[in-house]
Amino acid sequence: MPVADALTELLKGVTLCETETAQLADANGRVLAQDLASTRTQPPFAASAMDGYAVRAEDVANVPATLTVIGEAPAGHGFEGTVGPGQAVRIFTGAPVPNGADTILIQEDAIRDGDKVTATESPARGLFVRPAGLDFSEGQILIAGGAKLGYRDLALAAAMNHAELPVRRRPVVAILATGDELVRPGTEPGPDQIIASNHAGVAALVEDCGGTALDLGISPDEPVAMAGHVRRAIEAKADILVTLGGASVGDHDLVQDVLGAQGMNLAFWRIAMRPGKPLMAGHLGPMKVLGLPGNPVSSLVCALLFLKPLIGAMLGQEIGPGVETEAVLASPIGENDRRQDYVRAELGKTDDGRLMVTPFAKQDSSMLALLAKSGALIIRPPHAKPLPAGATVPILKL
Ligand SMILES: Nc1nc2c(c(=O)[nH]1)N[C@H]1C(S)=C(S)[C@@H](COP(=O)(O)OP(=O)(O)OC[C@H]3O[C@@H](n4cnc5c(N)ncnc54)[C@H](O)[C@@H]3O)O[C@H]1N2
Ligand code: MOO
Repeated sequence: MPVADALTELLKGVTLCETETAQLADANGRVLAQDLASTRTQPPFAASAMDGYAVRAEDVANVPATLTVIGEAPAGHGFEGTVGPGQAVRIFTGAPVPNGADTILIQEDAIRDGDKVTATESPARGLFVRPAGLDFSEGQILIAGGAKLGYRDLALAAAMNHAELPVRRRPVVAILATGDELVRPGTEPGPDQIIASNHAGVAALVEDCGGTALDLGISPDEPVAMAGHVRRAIEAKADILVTLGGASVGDHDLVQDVLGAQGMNLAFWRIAMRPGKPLMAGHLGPMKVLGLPGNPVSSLVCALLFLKPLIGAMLGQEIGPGVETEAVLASPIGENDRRQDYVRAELGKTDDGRLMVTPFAKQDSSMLALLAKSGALIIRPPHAKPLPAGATVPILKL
């Protein structure tokens, strides 16, 4: 099954997470559940953009021109009266421009003497006046539903006077590592054991995508124990169960059998992708199941390509794995077989500033250090022809 078809299959029947309310202070990184309209106009009044004097443009058309200062308007305290011919109001940035005035004379271009001010420059009409609604107007939709809220959105939402926001519940992603050889980080492994690494990476990706990671620990390669771990995911009402390892064809690769016995409907198993051939997907009741291959690079690349869009879909977002673009090959690359290949590569720039990729000579799917060093994955479609240095290739930036 091609990668694109597998993704389409995985996203079938996804249910959106419900809407809940988040306080502004807790909304960073959350996904907005519906379009957000402003409850007010900003600025709500014509405001001064500078410290100086509110004047009538015609009064300072010919300079020097001396005006009478009839009052003061600091921010938060408008001047109640009207600026008439030959008059000015001392004004500060953010204050409402008083009636009658249409222009701000900045204080650098004015000489003050008691209640008189003399303009030494002639500002154009409307200069340094921010008209009401310059930024936005009441009722205007400023943030679209499905947006992942960042610092700029939160400032804007605050300016719109929303103290709380409708956001999607974070999907809960239960993560279960499998394998007798695995121990948790920080533990002394036995003679034939290694440290379980995939969990840490997948959990971080889940959090980055706006989900909540639920650690189900490590199951031994033993069906009864593994079934118990799976039941914990069901009891926790996880939206997604991610299993790590045990997805291939070995005698101790039990994940699919255990999930099948629990009633999982299999969507697909094995895809035309490298790394990630034994990827498995299905659903167990309402819970989506994604079986990631155990090899660490396979786990993480599959999580990026499949888990990220799946979490996005539950949050109402149509998102891909990341930034897909093109780069120039720094060294030749060989012919590809029938699996779509995601080649780990260093990312740099050519002398003329174009993106450039250098594929690593070793591509073993156990090599986490190389993945961490990679700036991009070169995407090699099935049966792609060999390419010389200088050719352009599609890449996924990491
Ligand atoms: N005869 C065949 N053997 C294999 C095939 C195949 O088609 N025929 N596929 C290979 C490919 S490709 C992959 S990828 C792996 C994936 O197999 P599993 O998903 O069953 O993974 P495991 O066997 O459990 O583990 C593989 C490897 O990764 C290490 N591992 C597992 N989990 C973790 C973890 N949480 N953290 C760190 N490392 C982990 C494990 O110790 C193994 O070294 O199968 C090939 N075999
Ligand atoms: O697909 Mo496996 O992930 O090649 O190592």
